[in-house]
Amino acid sequence: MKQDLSRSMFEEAQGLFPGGVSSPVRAIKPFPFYTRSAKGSHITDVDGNELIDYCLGYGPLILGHAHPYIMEAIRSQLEKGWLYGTPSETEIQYAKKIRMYYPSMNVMRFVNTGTEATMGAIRAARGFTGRDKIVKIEGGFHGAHDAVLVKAGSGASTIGVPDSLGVPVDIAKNTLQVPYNDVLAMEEVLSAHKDEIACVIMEPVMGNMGPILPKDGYLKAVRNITREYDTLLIFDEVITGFRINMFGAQGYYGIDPDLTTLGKIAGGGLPIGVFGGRRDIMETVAPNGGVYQAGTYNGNPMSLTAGMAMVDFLERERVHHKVNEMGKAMWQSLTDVVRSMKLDYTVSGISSMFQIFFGPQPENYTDALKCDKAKFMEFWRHMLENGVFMPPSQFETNFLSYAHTKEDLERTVFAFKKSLGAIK
Ligand SMILES: Cc1ncc(COP(=O)(O)O)c(C=O)c1O
Ligand SMILES: N[C@H](C=O)CCC(=O)O
Repeated sequence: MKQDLSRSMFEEAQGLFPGGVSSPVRAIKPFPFYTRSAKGSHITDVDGNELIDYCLGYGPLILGHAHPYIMEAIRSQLEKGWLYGTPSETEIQYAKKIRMYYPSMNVMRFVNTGTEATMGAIRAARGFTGRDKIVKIEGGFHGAHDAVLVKAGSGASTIGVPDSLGVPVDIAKNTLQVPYNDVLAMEEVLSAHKDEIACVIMEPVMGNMGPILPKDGYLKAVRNITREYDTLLIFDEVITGFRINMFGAQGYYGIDPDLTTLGKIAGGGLPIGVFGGRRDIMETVAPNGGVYQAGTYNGNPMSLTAGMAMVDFLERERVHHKVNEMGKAMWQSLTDVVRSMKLDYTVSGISSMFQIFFGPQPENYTDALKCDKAKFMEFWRHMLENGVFMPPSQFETNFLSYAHTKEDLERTVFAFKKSLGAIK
């Protein structure tokens, strides 16, 4: 695969950006490919290589790249201006739509990223309860802010800094950690710190260490325990919201969190974050209450319009029906390959999300860390050589889109078999 232009661009970028990139997970070794354009399920690099894309901008593009319906919505909004600094009617329309699918988000605020959404939700939880400590799940990723950069998954684990430097000890000490899928550990931490814990924040389905699913009854138990200890439950649905289905993981598993965060798909591929929940908690957010949260670009008309167009299209075309069927087919085919080759690897998946683990099915972060990450990267390189772009880390999830075709899937399964064969 010819990559001369990408290689030289990365060399130049070294002098301009830390590690040559704008977000650490992109710093693929020895160099990442540079994208020239993307359309549908395919992404084309500056050297002219066309790849089937399962990264999809790390999840937002459930309709694929440059979908005409979203493009038209963005175009028509551009004509009307792209930043107002005032409220807009779209804000009201979109909030009502979101609340229809996420009734737990009774009152919400539009921000610009998932990071801002989880930061706002945690601050609201602390303001409401008057407590400082929070509990997060080991290997969970909730964006790049101080309170959650402790045992963080995603890029933080990929590059080996799950506990970021620069986070004051006094802040990190307020973030307690428990393993995913462990009810007892959750009960223990909440009882040991009774009346001290503002909230538990979790990805209901872990998406930032590959998809790892909740065991039967786990989420329900967490809901019950958090209620018992008067601790708020925040579901971070930045990945799973509008991805698993229209109703997110909370709808899928039938759990009512106190606060929810959305992002990614909710912005139609433009930057967005949303946090919201119980009215009494959200009443603490300024200007009604003393929890300050603000932003020049909050509720910006471009992201709201793109997001609302996305939700309209998902609803109208019953997109989840198709992508989730494809997800099932993909999971089945990849699992068949692994079994037919008698390999002790696992393909994990839910809806249109999937990942291969070079080891047994992980239940939590400790298990995920035991999988062979070096082998994963070797496999990843072979997939790229065979025309398939997956997110470049064991601690990420592959996403399918409405634009992926049967032919894409067949080519991917073929590449998968070839790549596993090459690294055996
Ligand atoms: C579950 C989850 N929460 C929060 C975030 C942060 O979102 P953003 O990258 O938009 O800041 C991410 C991804 O980065 C995520 O996967
Ligand atoms: N896993 C992250 C988002 O879900 C990846 C995005 C990034 O770190 O750039």
